[in-house]
Amino acid sequence: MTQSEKETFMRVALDEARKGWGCTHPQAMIGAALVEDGEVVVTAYNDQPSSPALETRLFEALGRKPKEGSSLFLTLEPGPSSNRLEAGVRAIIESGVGYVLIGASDPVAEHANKGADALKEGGVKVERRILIDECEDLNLISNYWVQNRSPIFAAKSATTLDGKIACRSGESKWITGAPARQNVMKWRRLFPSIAVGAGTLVEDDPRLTSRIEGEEEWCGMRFVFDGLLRTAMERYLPSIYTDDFRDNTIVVTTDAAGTGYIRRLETEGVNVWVLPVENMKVPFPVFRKRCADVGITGVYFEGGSRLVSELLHTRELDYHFNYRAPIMLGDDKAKSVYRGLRTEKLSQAIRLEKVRHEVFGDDQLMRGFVNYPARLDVDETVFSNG
Ligand SMILES: Nc1c(N[C@@H]2O[C@H](COP(=O)(O)O)[C@@H](O)[C@H]2O)[nH]c(=O)[nH]c1=O
Repeated sequence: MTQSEKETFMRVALDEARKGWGCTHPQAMIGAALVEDGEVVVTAYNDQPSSPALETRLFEALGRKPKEGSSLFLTLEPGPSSNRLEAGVRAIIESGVGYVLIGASDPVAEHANKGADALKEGGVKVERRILIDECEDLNLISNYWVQNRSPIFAAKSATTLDGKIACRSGESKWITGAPARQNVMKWRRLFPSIAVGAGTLVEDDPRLTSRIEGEEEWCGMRFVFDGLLRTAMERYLPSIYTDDFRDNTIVVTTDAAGTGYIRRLETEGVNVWVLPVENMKVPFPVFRKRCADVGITGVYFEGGSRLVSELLHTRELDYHFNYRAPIMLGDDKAKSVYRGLRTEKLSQAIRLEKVRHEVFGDDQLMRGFVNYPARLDVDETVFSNG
C-alpha cells in the first residue's frame, strides 16, 4: 500500500470518528475502517462515552472473518486511556487481521505504544503515525483531560487584521463572515461548556448555543463570570437566564456577591457557583478544579476581552482560536482582544504551538496551544478600575 493510499484510508477512519463530535466526553472520538482488496468494507466510531471497544463492534458489524491480507485503520491506538487495551487488542488478534495502521498513540506518555506492542506480540504487523497530527488534533479536549486530569481552557477571538474586536463605538457585529461564524458553532457543539464575562453578557445578550443547519439547536453548559452578580441586577435578565436551556446556565460568582441576587437567579432555575475570592481576582484555579470535579473536560471562553486577558495574565489559558477577517480599523481607540501586559521584548511574547490554519470564506482561523514565556509582566493599571 502506498503512503497516499494509507492516508486516504486513515481519512475515512477520521471522518468516521468525527461522527461522534461532541458526544463522547470524557472519552476520545475514535474511528476505524477495515480495508479488503483496496476497498473499505466496514467502519465504526464511538458515539457515546461508554461505547464498547469499537474494534469489537466493527468485527460484529462485519459478521464474518476478515479476508486474508486485510488492513485495519484506527485513528487511536487501543490503550488504557480509551479502555480498549484488553478488549480492543483481543478483538483484533481474534479476528485474524494481520495488519493494523494507527494514527495517534495513547495520549498518556506511560501508556503510549502499549496497545501497539500487545498487537505485535499477538503476531499482528503494526504501523503507527499515519496522519498523526490530524488524529491527535481530533481529540485535543480528551487528550488534555487524560494527560492533566483538568479541563482545557480555550478562548476564541474574532478580530480584524489589526487585532481589533470592536470599533471605538463598541460595534462588533459582524467582524468575521458567516462561514467563520458557522465554524464557531461547530466548536460550541464540541466543547462541553462555553463561558463569557458579565460585560459580554450585558452588551451582546448572546444565546451561546450551537446552531448548525439541519441539526437541532444544542446547548452545553453555559458559564457566566460575574464576581458581583451585576447581570442579576438588571431589570430584564439576559436571555440565557430565562430561555429553555436556563438550567444549563451556571453563574460563577464570588463570596462578595449579594445573597438576594443569588436567590433571584436560583428562583429562575439558573445555577450559581460561589467561589472564594482571592485578592479580588476571579479564582480560575478553583473554577478549574470545580469543573474537573463535575467532569467538565473543556471550557470555550468567548470573551470579553477582560475575562480572556485575565486568563492570559494568570497563565490559565491553554488553547486559543483566532479568526481573522480581512478588514482594518486602524484606530487606536478600537478595542483589542488581549490587553494588560507589558511586553518589552519579543522573548516575552506568548506563542501558540502545534498551530493549525484553516480558511472559512475570506477569513482565516489560526489555533494552537498557548505557550507562556518565562517572564510575563502585567500592567496592573489596565483593569484596576472596574
Ligand atoms: N463579533 C463577533 C463574534 N462575537 C461573539 O459572538 C457572540 C454571539 O453569540 P450568539 O448570540 O450565541 O450567536 C457574542 O457574545 C460574542 O462573543 N463572534 C464571531 O465569531 N465573529 C464576530 O464578528
